[in-house]
Amino acid sequence: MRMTDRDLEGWTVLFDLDGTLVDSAPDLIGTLNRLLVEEGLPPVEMEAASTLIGSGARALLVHGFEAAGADVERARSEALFERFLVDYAGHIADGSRAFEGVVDTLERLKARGAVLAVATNKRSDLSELLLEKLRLRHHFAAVVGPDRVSARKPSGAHLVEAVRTAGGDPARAIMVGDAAPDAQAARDAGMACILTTFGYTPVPVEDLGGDVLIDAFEDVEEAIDGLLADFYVSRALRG
Ligand SMILES: O=C(O)COP(=O)(O)O
Ligand SMILES: [Mg+2]
Repeated sequence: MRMTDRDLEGWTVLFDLDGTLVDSAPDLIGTLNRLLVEEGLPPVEMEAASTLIGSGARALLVHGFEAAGADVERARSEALFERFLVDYAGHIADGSRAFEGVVDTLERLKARGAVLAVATNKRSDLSELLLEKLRLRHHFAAVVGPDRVSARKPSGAHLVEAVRTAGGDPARAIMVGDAAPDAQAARDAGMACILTTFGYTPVPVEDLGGDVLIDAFEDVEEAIDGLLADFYVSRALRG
């Protein structure tokens, strides 16, 4: 039985947070829209604005404000960014939920011996808070935001350092994400990359160069099995 095989022993699976583990757009865009309205600007539409998620809160804020017609200086104001962080922390799990199948899939991967970690461009304290509120924190050996690495995604350093923080080997790690920073970081780090088709990206996910696309979170396990089969076959061929 695979559940007791522990055939993923020695492997680390890294997960992006927003758009991969958690559908967090309702609260991120909720905060953005509260600030826009407070500033006398029109709110942005959820579906379109969610494609701005994936490069961190500041990028979302700046691009969201610019999309609503704010000038660059206003959009980049430090005071506005502080207000964003405070508002978001107070509403971080109002409407955000884990995607369907997340808990069961993480449990199965751990039962097979994999070490799990989060590599996200959301600040580490906010990532920990969100995962705690959704009762997901205990699944991960490490939660690594941009403030805990030498360079954030799309740099491969984010993924390599996240794997090391989790106690794993970067040569035996797989990235699961939803957007360009995830795919680029995986390429940069020399890791295989699985991409969700239900996350947030302004570019069609098919064009991001992921190794496998998945339409449901539970398909992560089958995708990992396929990537590992390729890994061991190519290693055997190399002799
Ligand atoms: O943009 C963010 O705040 C974080 O996004 P990520 O979890 O997809 O890296
Ligand atoms: Mg993401």
